[in-house]
Amino acid sequence: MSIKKLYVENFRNLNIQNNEFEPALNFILGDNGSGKSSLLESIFFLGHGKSFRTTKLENLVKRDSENFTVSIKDDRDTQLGVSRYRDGKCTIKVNGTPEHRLSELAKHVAVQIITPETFKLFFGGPKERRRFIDLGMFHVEHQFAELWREFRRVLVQRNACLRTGVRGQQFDYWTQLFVQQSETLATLRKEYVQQLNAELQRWLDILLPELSERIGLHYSRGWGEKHQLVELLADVEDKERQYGYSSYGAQKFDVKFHYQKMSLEQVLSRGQQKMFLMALTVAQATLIFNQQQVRPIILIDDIGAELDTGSRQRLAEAIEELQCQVFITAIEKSALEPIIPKHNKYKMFHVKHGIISEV
Ligand SMILES: Nc1ncnc2c1ncn2[C@@H]1O[C@H](COP(=O)(O)OP(=O)(O)OP(=O)(O)O)[C@@H](O)[C@H]1O
Repeated sequence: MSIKKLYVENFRNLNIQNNEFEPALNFILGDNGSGKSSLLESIFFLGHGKSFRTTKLENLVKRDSENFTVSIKDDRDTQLGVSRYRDGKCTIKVNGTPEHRLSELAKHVAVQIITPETFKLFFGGPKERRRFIDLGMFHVEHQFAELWREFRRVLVQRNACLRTGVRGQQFDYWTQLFVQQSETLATLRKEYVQQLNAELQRWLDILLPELSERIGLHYSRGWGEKHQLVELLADVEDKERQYGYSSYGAQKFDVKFHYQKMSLEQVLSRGQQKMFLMALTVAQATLIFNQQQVRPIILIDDIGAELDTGSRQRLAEAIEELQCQVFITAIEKSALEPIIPKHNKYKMFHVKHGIISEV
């Protein structure tokens, strides 16, 4: 799907009604504080049920308002909407039918974002890398959502046993399930990461050609390759009982990128890191698109930051090949010049005081 119409009410400073977006490429221009990032944030919220900038819901609701609403109509006329209230109440609708889980919305939209801060998060710790990979898994591997939900349930039970000193049959039961499910998830993730890596090389050739051949990936499944998880858990049981949680297993997986055996963030400049993340994001978007379930949406906040003209031209080349809807924000139109397509369609919008209008 691609967003045809977006309706936003009382989300930060935004009030948006009835704009028709382009299925491929949309540019959003505006001064500092006009509402560009908030516009991307509202779309992100619809896809993830949370913000990429804050964990505090009250920050998203417009000052002096009780709730915000974000809804979209896509190119197949599917309507998705969510309203969140200051007291935590949430209403979700898919084609007018109430739903209980925010994850229902995620079945219809696959939203990925790149901001000037993304690489700090991505290279900062495993959390963001895990979140990224599992978003792809969710859309590409159909059993994943169910397997992951079940695994989380088992993990919670096993951790509770570790914390409260439960031993014997009950603990062994949860550990056995935990091991089985960790192994299943690890195999699925490994296959997915291999696919992603192959696709990544293709996009690196376009976006970061001078480095592409030397960039590699290392997947760790959450426990050592040479170990059997069941034996490892038996060895560390006393320690895990002290910690009160499971220290190995599929929840601890990671994906690291390297350049000739050195970690990427130590070798690449900030602009190159951003281009690398663009390549990774579009690689994942391509895998999601190939499933023919949802058309991915890519949000790029503040394109001007850190990218030189050559990088922006290469990005334009990648966008022309992509089967995605893309939203790009910038403060100055000049930052967009190298990206504006010569042949393909696009739309340009201007945001001022939270109101958006087509240029
Ligand atoms: N809960 C809220 N209620 C009302 N206004 C808010 C709320 N939260 C943020 N704002 C305001 O919304 C405006 C839009 O912020 P946003 O971060 O979207 O701007 P931006 O156009 O991306 O700016 P920049 O180019 O500086 O990144 C800001 O002026 C901010 O003060």
